[in-house]
Amino acid sequence: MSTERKFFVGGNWKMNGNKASIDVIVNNLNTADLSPETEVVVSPPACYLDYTSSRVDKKKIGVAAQNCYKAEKGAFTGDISPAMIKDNGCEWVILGHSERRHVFGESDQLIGEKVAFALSQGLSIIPCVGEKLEEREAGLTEEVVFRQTKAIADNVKDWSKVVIAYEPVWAIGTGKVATPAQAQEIHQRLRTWLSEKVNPAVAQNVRILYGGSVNAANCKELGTQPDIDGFLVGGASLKPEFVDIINARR
Ligand SMILES: O=C[C@H](O)COP(=O)(O)O
Repeated sequence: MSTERKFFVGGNWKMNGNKASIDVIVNNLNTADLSPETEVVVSPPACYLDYTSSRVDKKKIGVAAQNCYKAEKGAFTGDISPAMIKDNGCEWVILGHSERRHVFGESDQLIGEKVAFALSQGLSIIPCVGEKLEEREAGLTEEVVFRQTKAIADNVKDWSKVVIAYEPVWAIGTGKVATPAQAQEIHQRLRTWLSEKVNPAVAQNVRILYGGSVNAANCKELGTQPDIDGFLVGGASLKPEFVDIINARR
């Protein structure tokens, strides 16, 4: 049952904000009445990891990088390592977000390698999967989601450090949220896939987040679905309504 899995809400700020706007968001979160039943993580741009992690109330809020590379250090211009993320006081990294896949061309294989390396370096990870509109319309949703998940799962040994995000690409930043039934259907099938291809205990315990146009108005109904264990929120995580999303199950 979903009640055994702690509700998890991540705020992916993407390439938005500056120190002044981060001050506003962080002050709001630090002083808000956040449900202790929800694990909260915010994800600022890489250049603000230290700024954010040194300001959030660490008792209530974790911090995630939005990406990292699969090497400890070296000639990888523009990238950051898991060690750098940890050195900035952060415990999490989002990997394989659809914008990494489809804007920057990251492959399943690269994302799998990043998954393995980030976990080996002690980070917890939020790997993302999700189909594009044309894939859904062609009836390929499950094939795409399972293929992406396999590339991730093949590289995970310790599932306690993994929170999966299902984000249909057609729902990201579009205002076109998946219906609770649409999201639940894929979450349930993904959990069944995990049960069959990994093992039933992992399927039972791993949290599967929904992402794509989640806001204060739609989060409660989505959050009641048995296989939706929280959200990965983009646009609304920059606004005060992020608190309502954190408290969706209250
Ligand atoms: O990581 C977050 C997702 O891409 C969702 O973004 P959105 O809430 O702006 O649609």
